[in-house]
Amino acid sequence: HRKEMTLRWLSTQLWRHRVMGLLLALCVTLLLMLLATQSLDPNGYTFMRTRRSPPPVAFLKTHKTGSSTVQNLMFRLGEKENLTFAFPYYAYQFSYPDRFRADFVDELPPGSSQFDMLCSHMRLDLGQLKQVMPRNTIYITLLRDPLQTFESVFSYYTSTVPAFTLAKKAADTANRKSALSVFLEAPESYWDPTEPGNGLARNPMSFDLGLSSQEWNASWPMELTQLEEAFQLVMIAEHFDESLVLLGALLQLEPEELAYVHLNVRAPSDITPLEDDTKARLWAWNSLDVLLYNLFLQVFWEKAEQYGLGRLKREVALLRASTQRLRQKCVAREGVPPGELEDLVRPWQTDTVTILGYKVRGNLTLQEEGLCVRLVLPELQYHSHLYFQQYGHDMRSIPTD
Ligand SMILES: Nc1ncnc2c1ncn2[C@@H]1O[C@H](COP(=O)(O)OS(=O)(=O)O)[C@@H](OP(=O)(O)O)[C@H]1O
Repeated sequence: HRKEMTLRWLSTQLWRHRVMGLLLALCVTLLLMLLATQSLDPNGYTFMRTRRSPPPVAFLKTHKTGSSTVQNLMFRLGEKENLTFAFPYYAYQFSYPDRFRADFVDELPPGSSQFDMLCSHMRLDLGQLKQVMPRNTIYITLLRDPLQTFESVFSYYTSTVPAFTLAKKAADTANRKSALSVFLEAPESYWDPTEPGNGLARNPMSFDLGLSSQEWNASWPMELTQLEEAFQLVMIAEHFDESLVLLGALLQLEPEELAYVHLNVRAPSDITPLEDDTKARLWAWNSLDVLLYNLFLQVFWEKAEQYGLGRLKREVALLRASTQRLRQKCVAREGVPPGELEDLVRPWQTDTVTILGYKVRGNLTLQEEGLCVRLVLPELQYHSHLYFQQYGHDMRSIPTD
């Protein structure tokens, strides 16, 4: 009887060993599979990739709001996930400042059944945009404090927006006055509302969102409601990290995928400090943008509250930590003037402002370098790289006739 007991005990032990062995083998296989997925990741992200591809996204890229920073994030995500981009047929904007039309988009590349991502400058037409993007697309955009936005738009586009150019000429003869303050003293006298190039000269964010941006009209409330319904998220530049956390939740992204550096930053000497009277004038001239911003700021905080303010705060901390890690790994120097940057990472300049960039560290592995260069890659360079990757030929330039 004792012998029988010992045998039974022994066989239970053996059986246990066999199960343990099997479990161990299973664990090792799973671990190897995970490692394989990680080393296949072209950008060297180190988190586990167990989720499906993100849903299609249309990011309405507004002017001078921090939108190149968000676009860069989208570009990195799209490239990593091998998504199909809806690119403009010509160059890198959808025939701006014309109102968007579905036929401004280049064709679907062979092998793709739908566009997954769109994030180039346009003047919005929701109906047309919906013809291009799949039904389950997530619509997002970004707004910034209207006074800061206008000041940035003015200085960047002084030579391209006719109303600003006229004011600059007047300022050149007026002693020691900034072009912006000369413009704001009598904006109507420089501004021809029938000139299409003047779209950004008043309420630039409303203009980009496709609203009638020249004056309040009866269709505004309805148009605003449509925008509020269409956009799952309107990010706010003043709460950029909170905005990214909400974006990450919509697209099911990891904090590592939300890490960023500020792109398209002006040299501090090009920023016109805003005195109180300038602020009041800016406010009056861009009152529709003020209204738009205030509405979506309120919507933003409602969304944040629904998400949970405590949870948001915790996740902002995680995002900042991962951003900090990536910056430390990648960036040798920030705020670098264009003359000291290689062509690849030099941001586009205009003749009235200096746009600063980043120097990437030198002691990186090839894989890390790929990740780091993409992090600081300016809009035009990244756009042409992705365009070439998708179509196998260079971006077309805009016909000159
Ligand atoms: N993360 C973040 N948060 C807040 N602000 C940011 C961010 N990233 C960039 N910026 C500032 O945004 C301005 C550039 O905006 P855009 O990239 O939209 O410009 S563009 O229209 O694409 O040329 C530019 O503003 P100015 O420096 O005032 O011109 C950038 O400094």
